[in-house]
Amino acid sequence: MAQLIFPKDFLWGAATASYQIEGGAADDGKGESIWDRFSHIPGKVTNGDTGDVACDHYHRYREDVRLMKELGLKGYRFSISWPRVFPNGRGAVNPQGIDFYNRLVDELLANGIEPAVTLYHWDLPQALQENGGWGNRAIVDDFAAYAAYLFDVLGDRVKKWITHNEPWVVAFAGHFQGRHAPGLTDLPLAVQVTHHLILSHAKAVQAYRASKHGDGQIGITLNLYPSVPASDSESDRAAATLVDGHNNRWFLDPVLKGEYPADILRLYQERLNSPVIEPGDMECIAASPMDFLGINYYFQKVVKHSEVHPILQFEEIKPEGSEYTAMNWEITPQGLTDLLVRLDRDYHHPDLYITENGAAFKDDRRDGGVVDDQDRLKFLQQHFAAAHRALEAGVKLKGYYVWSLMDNFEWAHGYGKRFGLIYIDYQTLERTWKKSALWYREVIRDNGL
Ligand SMILES: OC[C@@H]1[C@@H](O)[C@H](O)[C@@H](O)c2[nH]c(CCc3ccccc3)c[n+]21
Repeated sequence: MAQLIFPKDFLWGAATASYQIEGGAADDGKGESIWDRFSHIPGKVTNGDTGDVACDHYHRYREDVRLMKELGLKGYRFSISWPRVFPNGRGAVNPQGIDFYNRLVDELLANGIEPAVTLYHWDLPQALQENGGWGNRAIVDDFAAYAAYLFDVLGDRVKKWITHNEPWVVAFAGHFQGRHAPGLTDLPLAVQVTHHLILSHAKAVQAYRASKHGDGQIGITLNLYPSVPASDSESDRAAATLVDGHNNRWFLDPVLKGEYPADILRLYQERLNSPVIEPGDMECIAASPMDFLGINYYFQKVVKHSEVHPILQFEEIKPEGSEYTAMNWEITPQGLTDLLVRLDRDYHHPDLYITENGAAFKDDRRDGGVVDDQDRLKFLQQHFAAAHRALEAGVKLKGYYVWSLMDNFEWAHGYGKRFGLIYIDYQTLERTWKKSALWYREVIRDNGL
């Protein structure tokens, strides 16, 4: 019998993203995405892996929904490939593309699984990138039009919408660090991209409110981290505050309070002359309240002062004696409790969902026909318990989507990093249960652990 019981109707789910699982990268009229382009550039992705085939979910979605049903999932979070629906990003729709998502949604509903759709999970149409992509303010209207079309076609059945997955990663990994598509390294541009992403989120929220199926819920998903100073020195505490501003408050404040945090805005505008904010932008952002906030939590950050960068004067450290995942991410379940309690303390926030939490491990052990991933089972156990502590502290947490339903294309790391509850053999595309999935099935059945 479960000791930690979750609220009635707590939404237990799992999450994926289009470029990471679908494959069919050029099938049935799909246009090229910036990740199709980026992953094919030699040296960008480990082993030269690409999303050309991935898990072949585009063709195997019925089998995958059957697996979700066997898992007992209440909800499934997935993203739509913008270029599969609009091959050129705008203009003509690809009928076979939207047909795939219609069939997927119908299959989920037929199996009693609630779909939660992410509009943008990093796979921008390459045609829009040729036009400046997220660095060109015109993208705001392109995104709003793309969103409005999907609300119109799928909104009668899809009642949970997420505008963006992790605008921080889109902006800084893609436009400053260069490790994600489109592979740029321009800090002022990255900051301008954050503004265009947040503005496009607001426009999409307004489009949802105006749509004929606008009776569901819409929000955004942010990757958030507690930011802990490496020591109690003034310089390390200042570095932790800077990371909290750069990673968390720069996104939380506009979407929850309608304004950028003053400390970070001043730093960016004085040192980077970015972002350019046009008259009316902040009013538009402030006038677009969400129904929920999605949180992607993986680890907390321990931060020290550093001169390694003239503006972003911080460096993360890896504490000794901690456990780490195959991504070399420290395992810090208490950080999830701390993050949720902090959000509750510092923001008037709508419902909260964990839209991603999970871990990569080697997954090289078998026990009969099942992958013996005790390390992932323990990771989830610890983090579910951490979420329960936040619930006991009064936090309005409504659901939890495990990352990920299945092993998939882990961006610049390719297929070598496995996050799935279900194991994928990339030679045969065979799906194999892991012990963590069998255990998760019982957590969902008992609504607790
Ligand atoms: O890295 C695991 C997952 C990705 O597969 C998801 O697509 C993405 O939403 C996601 N975000 C994070 C946390 C932030 C992060 C992103 C990329 C690389 C490292 C950390 C971890 N993950």
